[in-house]
Amino acid sequence: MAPVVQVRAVTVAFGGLRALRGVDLDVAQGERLAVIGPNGAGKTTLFNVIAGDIAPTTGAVFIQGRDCTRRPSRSRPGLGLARTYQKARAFAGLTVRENVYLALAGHRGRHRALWRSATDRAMRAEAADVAAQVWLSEQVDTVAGELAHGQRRQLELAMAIATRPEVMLLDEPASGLSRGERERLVELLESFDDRLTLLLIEHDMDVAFRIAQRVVVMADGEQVMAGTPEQVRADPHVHQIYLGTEAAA
Ligand SMILES: Nc1ncnc2c1ncn2[C@@H]1O[C@H](COP(=O)(O)OP(=O)(O)OP(=O)(O)O)[C@@H](O)[C@H]1O
Repeated sequence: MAPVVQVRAVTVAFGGLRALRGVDLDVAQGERLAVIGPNGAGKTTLFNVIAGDIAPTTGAVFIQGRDCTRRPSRSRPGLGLARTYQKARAFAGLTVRENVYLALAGHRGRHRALWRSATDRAMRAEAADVAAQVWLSEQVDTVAGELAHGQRRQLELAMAIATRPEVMLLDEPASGLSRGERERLVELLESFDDRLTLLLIEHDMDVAFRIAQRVVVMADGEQVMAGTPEQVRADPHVHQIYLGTEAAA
């Protein structure tokens, strides 16, 4: 089967700085892939290119086999790709259900039909359903601003799931979470349908290695190595990149 995401020889230059230097990446359907690497390695830039938030300087990006190198981020939900961001995007003054409802409505472009009570009722029920998929059933009527940090992350996942994606890009899903919240997040991501492709950037190695089947290590805008979590964990070069000394392995 063709990869769901293909990145081909992508470079990104910001003025004189080359944030990506010829990156190639294939992601298979249902794969759980973590991209790790030190600060400034180019991880977020790679995500931005895949998500259409920035166009590469050279190279190409294919999603579901379609060339979307120059297509903007708004084209991505239609291609089955959703993204979460490091910064929360939920409306703090709206409930979990209302935030998910807006994500559903935005995806379907049905704003004009919402006055119909049948549509409204069905979408309110569906919003609660999506909230349940991220274990927020008890918080469905809680405003986002009152959620615990980990629950907010769950809500962001729900808002991405509302677009019925086949591929989700998760930008540091565990950052700022407590140990218990990270544990819950890992369990939640593991509970997702096997067919859903997950591509995540994660600084927390424990989280990255537990979720991912394959880990790509980046440094200085390039892929340094890729392998199973075990292979990456055992690689002295990876230790060198992170800790600056091979002896630290
Ligand atoms: N919009 C921009 N304009 C100029 N330089 C940028 C821009 N975005 C990123 N960079 C630079 O590109 C390089 C790669 O940044 P990027 O954010 O992709 O790295 P990262 O691996 O995600 O790092 P971190 O783990 O700190 O988020 C860095 O040197 C960064 O300063």
